[in-house]
Amino acid sequence: MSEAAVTLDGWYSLHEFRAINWPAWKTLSSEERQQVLNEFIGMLEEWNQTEENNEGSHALYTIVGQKADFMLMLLRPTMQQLNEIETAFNKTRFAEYTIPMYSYVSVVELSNYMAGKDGGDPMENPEVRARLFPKLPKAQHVCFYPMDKRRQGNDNWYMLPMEDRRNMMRSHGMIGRQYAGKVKQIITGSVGFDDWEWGVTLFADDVLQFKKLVYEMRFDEVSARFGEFGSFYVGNLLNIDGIERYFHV
Ligand code: VOV
Repeated sequence: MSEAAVTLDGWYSLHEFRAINWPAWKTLSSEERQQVLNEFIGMLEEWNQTEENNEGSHALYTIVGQKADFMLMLLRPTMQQLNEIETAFNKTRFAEYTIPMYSYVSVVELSNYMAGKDGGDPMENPEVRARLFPKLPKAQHVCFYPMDKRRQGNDNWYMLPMEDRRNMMRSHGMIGRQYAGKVKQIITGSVGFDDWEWGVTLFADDVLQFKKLVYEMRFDEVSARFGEFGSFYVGNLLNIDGIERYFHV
């Protein structure tokens, strides 16, 4: 048996993709629409407070294309809390005008491929903590996709010795580092939680950097030989200030 990677796990994560039921939305009077939006905005303001208290984080993006109209990414310390806010959202009047399109359950994950050898408790390291319990950036754009590492014939990631995997992950990390300041990645592990092994969530102010980074990684061995990918979702930041304009009909 090859040596399993050891993971550090942080906040639990829910990516929630919804479409808007525009025909139903249009049947409301403008006063009713305002009330419904105010309720949603109130919920977002509560979540902002949670974020200020470092007890979780969230992001709201509109999604381009037919896969969904918006994505909520929610991070919370426990799976119970994640489920509670999901249910609270579902009970709002606003949710009645949305249609669930896709969801993804995972946990923020760091693997030990690049772990330092200082021997200290990584959970006491502020840099590690900032990555495991991140404040999601308010970047202009988001890109989300789930992925697996292949398990076929000679291309079975899980049968490779640790040293080989570590070398490939080093090369992966070197490419990623060239995008420092342009793309921020949050890798969430979903083995045992959802249909793929990881969720990849990328944030950037320049949307084209997603294409450049993902394309460059396609030529790197770990993605070229072992990467299998699900559907891609790309979108634009939706601030509280932009909500009324977005939902105006
Ligand atoms: C934005 C840049 C960027 C950077 C700097 C970066 C660096 C790193 C490092 C140093 C490490 C290993 C240690 C750790 O931190 O866990 C990882 C880990 C991982 N990555 Fe990564 N990655 C990036 C970006 C980045 C992208 C764009 C993708 C999608 C791949 C693609 O082809 O579409 C990805 C995937 C992953 C995954 C699935 C893992 C876990 C793999 C496992 O087997 O455990 N990643 N990643």
